[in-house]
Amino acid sequence: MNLESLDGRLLFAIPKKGRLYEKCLTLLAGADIQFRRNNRLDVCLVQNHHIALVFLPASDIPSFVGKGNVDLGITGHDVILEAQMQDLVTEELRLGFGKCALQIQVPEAGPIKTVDDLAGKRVVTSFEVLAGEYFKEIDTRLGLTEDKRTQIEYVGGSVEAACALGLADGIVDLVESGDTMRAAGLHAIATVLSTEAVLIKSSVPKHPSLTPLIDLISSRIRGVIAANRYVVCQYNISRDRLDAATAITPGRRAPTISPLEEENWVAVSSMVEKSNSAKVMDELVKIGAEDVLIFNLDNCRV
Ligand SMILES: Nc1ncnc2c1ncn2[C@@H]1O[C@H](COP(=O)(O)OP(=O)(O)OP(=O)(O)O)[C@@H](O)[C@H]1O
Ligand SMILES: O=P(O)(O)OC[C@H]1O[C@H](OP(=O)(O)OP(=O)(O)O)[C@H](O)[C@@H]1O
Repeated sequence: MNLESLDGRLLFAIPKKGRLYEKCLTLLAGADIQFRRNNRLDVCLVQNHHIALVFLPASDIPSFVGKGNVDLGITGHDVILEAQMQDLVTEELRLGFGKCALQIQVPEAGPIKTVDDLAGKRVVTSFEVLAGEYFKEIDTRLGLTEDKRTQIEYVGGSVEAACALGLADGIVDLVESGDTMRAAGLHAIATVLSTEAVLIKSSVPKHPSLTPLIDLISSRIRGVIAANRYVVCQYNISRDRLDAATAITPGRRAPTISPLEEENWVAVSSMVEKSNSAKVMDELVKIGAEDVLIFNLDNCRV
């Protein structure tokens, strides 16, 4: 591949490794974005669209998109704020994965119990901007003078080891299951923010002619996300209980209701959240619904 072959292509940044990588590949496959990635190359051409994928560290993607070096990207909401790119990038879509929280953590057995106890001490983190802003507010509230302010120190990884190594009194790091935190003998005393993966585009697009393709890709990805999130629930119910039934399954816009050959009975079909589907089925059965079926969606446009 030579660089000329990138001419005019929409550049789409994808995390090159880490927590978001596999999920992004699944999303691209669901949106029928076809490519073959050579392991040594961080840029690859999409075979069935005028797009090139650019594999970058998740934390670099906000500034690449914000500065218009690439047109579209997937990364964490947390790293957009950390890169201070929230005004230059637009969050087009929440993707429902990469969910975790940036939390203040201290040794479980130690004397520090609250964020106020930690203020003025040493904090190690990979999120020095967000941690800095957070503690600036606390320091100000507590009236700590310049020389007594919380010391924020940056490390690139293995943040959770900092307290045990005697480098920090507390850390600011991402927590999902809490396994890493607990294994390091730490516990959370406050949450700075909650985050998930997002699809982003530049707030001021450098190549306006690419806007229709950006919209097409966004719409396909939105469909894949919705297909993962929703199932179709179908059941039969007598007409006199229809109001109660449609209150349970109102659908995204409205449920589809079709008459059955049997008098006074209708079939209802409606999208329901997958995470809520067992409860919805229980409630439908309780009000007299019969033949309650749940179907997975392969893909959809909503
Ligand atoms: N445990 C987790 N659960 C869910 N999402 C996470 C988790 N850890 C990180 N993320 C999300 O994935 C993004 C990338 O984090 P990840 O740890 O994969 O970084 P990375 O690119 O592998 O860099 P490095 O390994 O050098 O820290 C984070 O900014 C966050 O949005
Ligand atoms: O609460 P948990 O489910 O244990 O997840 C939290 C861990 O996940 C992230 O690191 P990751 O494992 O991606 O590797 P990294 O430390 O190399 O970034 C994060 O930095 C935490 O260390």
